Amino acid sequence: MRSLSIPLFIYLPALRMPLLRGRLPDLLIARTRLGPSTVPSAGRGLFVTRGVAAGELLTLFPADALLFRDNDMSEISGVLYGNIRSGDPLTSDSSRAYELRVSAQHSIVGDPKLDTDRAYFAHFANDFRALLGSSDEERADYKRESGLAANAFFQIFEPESPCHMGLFAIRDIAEGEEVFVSYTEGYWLSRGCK
Ligand SMILES: C[S@@+](CC[C@H](N)C(=O)[O-])C[C@H]1O[C@@H](n2cnc3c(N)ncnc32)[C@H](O)[C@@H]1O
Repeated sequence: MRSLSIPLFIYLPALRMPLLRGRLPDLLIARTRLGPSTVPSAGRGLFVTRGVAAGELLTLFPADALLFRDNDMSEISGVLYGNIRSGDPLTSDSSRAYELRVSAQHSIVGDPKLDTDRAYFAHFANDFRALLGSSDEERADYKRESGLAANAFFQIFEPESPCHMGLFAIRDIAEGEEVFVSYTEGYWLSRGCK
C-alpha cells in the first residue's frame, strides 16, 4: 500500500473534516453500553442506558483510521491513523465491517478492540437485518425491514465545522433498547452480503 505523502493540512481542509480523525479524551457521553445483540449471530450490539429523545446524540463513531480509497471505493491508496491505537492496521477485510463511508473517496474505521470508551461506541451498532442475497425481492425486503427497524442514523456532528461522525436517535428510544442503523444495501453487497 502506498503511504500518503501530501501533508495533512492540505488534504483535510479540502475534506472539511479537520478533526475527524482520532478520539477526544474524557468526553462525558455515556448513553450507551455494549451487550450481546438481540439479532441472532450478530455478535455484540449497542444498547441505550437511558431513554433518549428523537434527535439526541447517542455516541460517536471513532475515526481510528481515515482511509483514502480509489474512486470506486475499491483499493486503499492511503491511511491516516488516529491518536489511540490497538496496533491493528484496520485495513484488512475483517476491518471493513467497522468501516463507514464519509465521502466519495474517504471512509473512517472504528477499531473494535477499543471497546471501553462509551463516547466512541457507534461502530458497534448493528443493522436489524442483513441483506442475504441480491435478488430484487430480497433487496426490497431488506430495505423495508431494515429501514423500519432503524432507530438511529449517522450524521456529521457540527455541520458548520465538521469534526466527528455522530450517531443520533431517529425517534424516542426506551432505556435498554438495542440501537439499529440501516447499513444500506451497498454495505452488504460490497462485502458479499453476509
Ligand atoms: C459495525 S459491526 C457491528 C458490531 C458487531 N456486531 C460486533 O460484534 O462487533 C458490523 C458487523 O456486525 C454484524 N452484523 C450487524 N448487523 C447484523 C445482522 N442484522 N445480522 C447479522 N450480522 C450482523 C456483521 O458481521 C457486520 O459486518
